[in-house]
Formats: sequence, C-alpha cells, structure tokens
Amino acid sequence: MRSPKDFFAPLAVGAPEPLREIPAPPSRMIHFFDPGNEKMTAKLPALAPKVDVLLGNLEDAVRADRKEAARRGLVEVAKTVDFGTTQLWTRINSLDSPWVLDDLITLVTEIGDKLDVIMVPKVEGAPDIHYVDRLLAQLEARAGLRRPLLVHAILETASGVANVEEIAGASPRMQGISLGPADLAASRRMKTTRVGGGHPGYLVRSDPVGDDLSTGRTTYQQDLWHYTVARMVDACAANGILPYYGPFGDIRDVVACEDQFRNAFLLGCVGAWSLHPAQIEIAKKVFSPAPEEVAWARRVIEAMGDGTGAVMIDGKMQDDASVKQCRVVVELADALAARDPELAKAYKG
Ligand SMILES: CC(=O)SCCNC(=O)CCNC(=O)[C@H](O)C(C)(C)COP(=O)(O)OP(=O)(O)OC[C@H]1O[C@@H](n2cnc3c(N)ncnc32)[C@H](O)[C@@H]1OP(=O)(O)O
Ligand SMILES: O=CC(=O)O
Ligand SMILES: [Mg+2]
Repeated sequence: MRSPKDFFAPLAVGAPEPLREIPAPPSRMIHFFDPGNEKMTAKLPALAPKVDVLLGNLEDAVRADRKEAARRGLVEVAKTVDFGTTQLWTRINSLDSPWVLDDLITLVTEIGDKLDVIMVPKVEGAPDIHYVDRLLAQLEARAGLRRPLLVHAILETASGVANVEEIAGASPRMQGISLGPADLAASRRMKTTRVGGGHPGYLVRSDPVGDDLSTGRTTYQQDLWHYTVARMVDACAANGILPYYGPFGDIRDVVACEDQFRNAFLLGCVGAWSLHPAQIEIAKKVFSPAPEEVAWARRVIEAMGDGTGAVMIDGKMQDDASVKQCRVVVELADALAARDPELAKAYKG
C-alpha cells in the first residue's frame, strides 16, 4: 500500500495525474463483444447508441488461437468505429497468461486515448493492481497520454474475495469491481456448473408440522451470490468506486437474468454485463430506477425541506436517512435522463 501522501502521485515520470474522483457516467450494461469476430464487430455502430459501455473482450470466451486476432480487432474497432458518448472498455488476459503483456503494451500504445477502463480478471489482491498500476503509468508516459486509464477488477477468486477491501483501495485508478460468478465458483470449489444465477439445490425448507417430515414443507431457493455481492458493494462504496454484477450465462432465461440483475441493483450495484444483445434491454430496465420510485423520491425530498427532522407521507415516516436514499435515486435518474431522452420524459412524469 502506498503512503497516503503519495497515493495521488503519478507512478512514472510523464504519466498523467491520477484522478481524485472516479467519474460515474451511466454504466448500466457493460456489453461484451469478441473483437476478433467480424459478425459481432459489424454490429457495433448500431449497438453503440443502445449501450452505456462496449467492452472488447480478450480473455475467457476467446479461443487461445484467436487471442492475437482479438487484440488486433480491438485496435481496428477503436480506431474506426464512432462510439459517440458510449464508453469503450477492454478485458485483458489474466496476469499469469502469455498474452497480457502484449495486450497492455499494444492497447495503451495504439488506442490508449480511446479506452476508458481496463478490466483485469482473476485479481487476487492489491499486489496485482499495483503491478498493473505501475506498468500503465510507464506505458501512458511513453504514449504521451493526458488522461489516466482506469482499472476495473473482476472478483472471481477466493483470495480476491478475502482481499476485496484492499483491492478496492489499491490505486486511484480503481474504477470498480464486477462479480465473476463462474470463475469464483471454480476457485471456491463450489459444485455448480453454471455461469451465475441460482441453483435449485441451494434452499431452505420450512420446519415440519408434527412428525411428518416429508409433506407440506415449502422450500425457498436462496441466492448463492448474496454474501459476495454485499461484501463487494461495501468495499466499493467505502472506497468511492462502483460495483457491478457480472455475467448471467443462461441467455434464454431472460426472467431469471432480470431477477439476478435486480437483486444486484437493489443491493447497490450500478450495472451488469450483457453477453448477448438480448440482455441489453434487461440491464437497461433494471438499472434505471422505475419512474414511480423517482416520483416518490422527489416527493420525499420536497417534503423534507432542508433534509432534517421527520415527516409522515402516506403513513410512512421519513427522516434524514430516508431522504439520503431518495437523493441516491434522484441523482441516478438525473444522470440517466441526461443520456436518454426517453427516460428524461418518463422521469418528468
Ligand atoms: C464467464 C465469462 O467470462 S462471461 C464473459 C465472456 N463471454 C462472452 O464474452 C460471450 C459473449 N457472447 C457470445 O460470444 C455469444 O453471444 C454467444 C456465443 C453466447 C452466443 O452467440 P450466437 O450463438 O451467435 O447467438 P445468437 O445466434 O443468438 O446471436 C444472434 C446474433 O447476435 C450476434 N451476437 C451474439 N452475441 C453478441 C454480442 N455479445 N455482441 C454483438 N453481437 C452478438 C450474433 O453474431 C448473431 O448475429 P447474426 O444475427 O448476424 O448471425
Ligand atoms: O469472468 C467472469 C466469471 O464469471 O468468471
Ligand atoms: Mg472469469
């Protein structure tokens, strides 16, 4: 850990000054594409206005013999596609892989001015972030970049979860953290075989009535990810960075995907990954607060005046704490309205 005095000092001579606050433009969906897949990249100009973030994925889901094509494809896409105000992110290969060094050197040197955030997979602890932090500073200085690249960690190893607080605070570049349920399940030796979502075997059962153990006992499926998402949200909020739910692999099951995303939204996440075009609208719906919630929040703020004291609205007590929650909802709605004219209309009532 750097000394507090040096925390905001550039890590290489000539590297841009680190940011003191993480920008938080809407990032409801981080839409993954394989930059080596021409069918997917051909869709990017049409997709860009529909998503908040486009992410060129170089890691898992890209075959080993397509890694270089994906890297080259991302450079090409970044140089030729007009992304408008949509952010461009990338997911590099893992730090122990044979590809990551070339990923970082090529991307920062050739398109460092086009990229907003670099997602680092399989982060185990703060030393992984410190390594990337210093290397990025050296590459930024050499490329003459004026704006620091931000770093996003995937929480997908048991060590990463154990060290999530130190990861969140490891560098001023830390933009956010995503839950990676697939790798995390493998790292923890969980006995699931899915990419995110629940499992019917993970449940609680109501007590028996009398001696009959087998009938009339309702079961409730539980959320496998609750503990990790909640811990990640606290680590992020405590360090001024943004938490995200990651992938939901059952593309066909749009209903359960929406539930998983909504649980994350309600717990404090700002977005989730979309792996397929079908998941973009789900993320948009879930991570944009409902117009009725926004209208209610505005009503509470209005009734609370300077934000202190207590009032009753529709039989519900409101005070300093509930008005703060309402401000979170209204600030999000205002930021989304500035990006999306349809939402701007819906939020006006
Ligand atoms: C655990 C993790 O690490 S998750 C993150 C890594 N995984 C990924 O990034 C996966 C990204 N997504 C994909 O690769 C694909 O969506 C797949 C393999 C899951 C499914 O792809 P397909 O079998 O082609 O799906 P499907 O036939 O429904 O696609 C419909 C169209 O959408 C396109 N499409 C599919 N996914 C995407 C995408 N993510 N972005 C843009 N276009 C896409 C397809 O190319 C196809 O185009 P076409 O109509 O011109 O033929
Ligand atoms: O990378 C994501 C995951 O779930 O693993
Ligand atoms: Mg993973």
